[in-house]
Amino acid sequence: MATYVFPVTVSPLLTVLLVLAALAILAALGQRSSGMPGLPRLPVVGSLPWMTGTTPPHLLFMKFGRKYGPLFELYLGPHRTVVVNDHDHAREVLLQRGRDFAGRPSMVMLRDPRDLLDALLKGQGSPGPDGTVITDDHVLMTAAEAFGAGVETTSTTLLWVLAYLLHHPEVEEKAQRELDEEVGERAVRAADRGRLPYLDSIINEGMRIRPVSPVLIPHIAMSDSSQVTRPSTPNRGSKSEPCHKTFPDRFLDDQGQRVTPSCFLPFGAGPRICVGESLARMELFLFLSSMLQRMSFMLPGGATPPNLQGRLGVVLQPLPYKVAVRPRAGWEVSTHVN
Ligand code: HEM
Repeated sequence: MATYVFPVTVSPLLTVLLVLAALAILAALGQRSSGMPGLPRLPVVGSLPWMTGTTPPHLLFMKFGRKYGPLFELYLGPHRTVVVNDHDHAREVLLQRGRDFAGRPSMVMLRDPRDLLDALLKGQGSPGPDGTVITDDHVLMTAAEAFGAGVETTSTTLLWVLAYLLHHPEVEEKAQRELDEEVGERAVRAADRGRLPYLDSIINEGMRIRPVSPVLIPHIAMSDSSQVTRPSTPNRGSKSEPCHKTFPDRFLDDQGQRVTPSCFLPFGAGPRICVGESLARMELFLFLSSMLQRMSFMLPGGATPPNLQGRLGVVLQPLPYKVAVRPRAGWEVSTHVN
């Protein structure tokens, strides 16, 4: 039997036209129906083809916000995602309607450490369904894992604060003067926080300028499983309450007393607010105050100030930088016993 072969040559131009036509048809099929402004969408991949490139998500969302407005939608694959890009909407979603958006995506394994520890401690000693027993080691390991996220966030915040102090040596000196006047040579205590508003404002400013989690872990709507997320822009202020002062004075009033603008939500807000907030604030305060009481931080000769762009991994990390550390007068030899 003879076999006939029909050579088909498709020109590159025709290929491009075919691909474009296919994309146009798919885009028309996958049109958004909610009426909310947002990115185009294709079946299966959603809006991902419009989100390629090296720009990290929080900056990308801010860029889209300029085009689509403070509230817009995109599709991460099949998942409808509403991006809340300003403070006033963020407060509505997290606080006023917090319960409506209190779900978490199933792949986010975060649980309240208190519930987790309670469950583990209750089950300790008695064999589980598969015969294994929860030992002290299990409890310790699990607790360490649950608190791991807390360690990374807190230590990274301190690295950011230090990076900013290297850019603003006058802020470091002012914080040290406050420590000398209010605490002196004894060890700083948790109870001193109220007496050190300037130091506290530096910590707040560090969390505002470089939130370690610049895109909020998504919240899932209880009604239709849409997810809601928020880049860090709300910490930059809002139309109703602009954050206009400079490092770190926006957290102080004219008398130097602490103020917290309501546009500042570094730990989120509402039912899903960070459960580690008090612990994190206390750790940051005790670490930074004890360090600045004893040491001065400066740029080593010839070193350039730290890059403040950062790199987004699990958290937004500063790029490695060099810092010189000098003990303050009276702290050269560790003779202080507290
Ligand atoms: C500077 C330090 C920290 C910052 C900036 C921070 C920030 C945040 C933010 C923004 C959220 C999400 C809130 C939301 O979705 O509305 C969160 C959630 C959470 N954080 Fe933190 N956090 C810090 C430290 C800690 C520490 C020390 C712990 C534990 C000891 C912790 C445990 C958690 C947990 C378990 C959640 C999930 C809460 C939930 O899903 O209901 N965080 N944190």
